[in-house]
Amino acid sequence: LVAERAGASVTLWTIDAAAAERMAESRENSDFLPGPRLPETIAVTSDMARLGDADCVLLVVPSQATRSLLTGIGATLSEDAVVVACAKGIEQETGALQGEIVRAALPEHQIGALSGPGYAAEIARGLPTAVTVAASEIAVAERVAATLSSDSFRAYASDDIIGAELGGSLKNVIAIAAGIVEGRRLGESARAALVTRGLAEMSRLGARMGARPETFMGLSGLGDLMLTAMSRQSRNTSFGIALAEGRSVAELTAPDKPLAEGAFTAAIAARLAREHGIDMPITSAVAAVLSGRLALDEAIAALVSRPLKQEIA
Ligand SMILES: NC(=O)c1ccc[n+]([C@@H]2O[C@H](COP(=O)([O-])OP(=O)(O)OC[C@H]3O[C@@H](n4cnc5c(N)ncnc54)[C@H](O)[C@@H]3O)[C@@H](O)[C@H]2O)c1
Ligand SMILES: O=P(O)(O)OC[C@H](O)CO
Repeated sequence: LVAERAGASVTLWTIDAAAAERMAESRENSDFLPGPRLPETIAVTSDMARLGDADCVLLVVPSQATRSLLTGIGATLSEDAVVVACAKGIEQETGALQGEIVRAALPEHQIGALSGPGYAAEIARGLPTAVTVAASEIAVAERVAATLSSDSFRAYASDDIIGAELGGSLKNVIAIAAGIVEGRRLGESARAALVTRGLAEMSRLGARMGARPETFMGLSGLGDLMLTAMSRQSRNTSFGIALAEGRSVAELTAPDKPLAEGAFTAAIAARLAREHGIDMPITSAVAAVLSGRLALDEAIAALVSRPLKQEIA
């Protein structure tokens, strides 16, 4: 819808052939985004060959599914196509960011990442939204930003793809922690403190992994963290609330449940932090709770009793 509003000729591909037929007929994505109408100008298909002449391909599947999606797609795409990773998550098994997964699968293509604050339901309604489009080459980011921008959707270009991707992925883990704070009724003050310290640990890891610290103050960092960790509309925050209310991780990550990317990123983010020698107490606590190594109340107690230190260290 974003690209269509920006004047692009759009093909919506899904792996589910039956869903493609339903959407083509009803002009609604009733399974994943019920309500907004898909204009007739958007072609809907489950045939990957139809993507062959696209000059910009947006990959919008759960982060853990990106690698399997890319198997076989290479032969389909034009070599001139920019491939844009939109999922917000780190691959559990490898620690790869989405852009790295794309680069490994499609080494000849130009690669970008789209990140930043925006709920699909609001964007689809045409409500004003601003995001970051990042690519190693700024000209590529600017090209994709121009392709997607319209009166209601503003894409800012960045050449810090690692920072944009890490911001989008790590904020989901902090949002789970924010949901826990809300679910346990620890108060708004505690949540503000948690989100601020969460941003500090996101930036620390980012800097060590080659991102620019200032990226974390932008749309794909602070912007998305504020949106996600401060509202119940977020699936990650809702996941944390449900966890705090006693629901189990297995239940909340079942395939039929809303996708909470932070639940799949927490453990690998904590591992990356250890490997890079970075202190990420909130992320590590969420990872320990999700794996069952730490009870929720113990995690909260450990976080509030950490040794005192300087705020900016
Ligand atoms: N929904 C939002 O508001 C929003 C906003 C910004 C970013 N994102 C990010 O976009 C990514 C996708 O989220 P979503 O909200 O669209 O999820 P979703 O669960 O609503 O939809 C997932 C889509 O991926 C498809 N899919 C699932 N597994 C697949 C596979 N193995 N191969 C091919 N297709 C597969 C499904 O058919 C579906 O079309 C996530 O990383 C999320 O963080 C979502
Ligand atoms: O509903 P969430 O928690 O997946 O958040 C969606 C987007 O990432 C918000 O920018």
